[in-house]
Amino acid sequence: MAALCRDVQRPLGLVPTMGALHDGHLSLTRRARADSATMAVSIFVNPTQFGAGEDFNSYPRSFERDLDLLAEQGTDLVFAPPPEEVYPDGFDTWIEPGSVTEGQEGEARPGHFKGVATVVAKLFSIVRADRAYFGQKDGQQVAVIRRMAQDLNLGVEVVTMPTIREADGLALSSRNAYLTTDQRQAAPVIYRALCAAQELWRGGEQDAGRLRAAAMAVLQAEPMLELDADSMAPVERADTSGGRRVMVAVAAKLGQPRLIDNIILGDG
Ligand SMILES: Nc1ncnc2c1ncn2[C@@H]1O[C@H](COP(=O)(O)OP(=O)(O)OP(=O)(O)O)[C@@H](O)[C@H]1O
Ligand SMILES: CC(C)(CO)[C@@H](O)C(=O)[O-]
Ligand code: BAL
Repeated sequence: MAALCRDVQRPLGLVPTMGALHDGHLSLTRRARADSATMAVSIFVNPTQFGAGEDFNSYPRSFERDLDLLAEQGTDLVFAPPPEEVYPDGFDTWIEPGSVTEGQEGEARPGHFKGVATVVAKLFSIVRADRAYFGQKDGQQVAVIRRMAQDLNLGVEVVTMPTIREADGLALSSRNAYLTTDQRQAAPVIYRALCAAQELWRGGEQDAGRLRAAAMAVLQAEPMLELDADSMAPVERADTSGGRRVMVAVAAKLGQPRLIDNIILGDG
């Protein structure tokens, strides 16, 4: 693979995925296809980003269907390595992201972003990507990867794409497949909560506590939802131009599945 990717037409755009592809993934491949001379997609359910007791074994897998979808998208390269190729015997080097992992997923899933950062860095260098495409749905993940690419001079441009949603607002996610009919009906409450915060923001409210309370009120009205301690996290981040972005992020369990979503309120 490495030798192959040295000789391909550039730029090479990579879309890293864990498979079970849906329209959210395909929005990334479409953009990568349009931007790149060579478009590569990785499919790898990365064991090191799953904690003990998480859903690594039951994670949805639909490899043959994924390959058909990727062929329709005009994908040039599909990289789907077995785990022992990514983590051979003796593998012992890790990337440990810093303060960007505080709170949210980083807190709820200890070690998760160490696994994500390590595998993404490996994918970048195996595939020799010029650009890589990620979804805003995994908002903290994008922040981790951007920071890593910058801090480690990886030479890969990280492109973030908007969250693709169902008609009722639920963010597409492979884990939505776990939802029962009742849970699926309840799930759009997460997006409604984010919209409540956004509406307040558009009306001029900038206080994080009040934005959080508005969204929490919507979430708490849905009894099927189990909120994490850190379920509703307004996160302020300096952007690279020194400005300020506010992202409101929700993480909540609906039965077994843990769903995440977020909305960018705009530049403050
Ligand atoms: N609804 C979506 N809109 C845009 N991008 C998405 C969406 N869902 C996933 N992605 C992006 O696709 C890439 C691969 O994600 P992944 O394979 O984990 O899918 P997923 O649906 O997010 O799965 P999971 O249920 O594990 O969260 C990531 O960059 C992710 O942010
Ligand atoms: C970026 C990623 C492919 C790394 O395993 C995964 O975390 C995902 O699918 O979002
Ligand atoms: N989409 C993020 C990957 C994970 O939940 O492990």
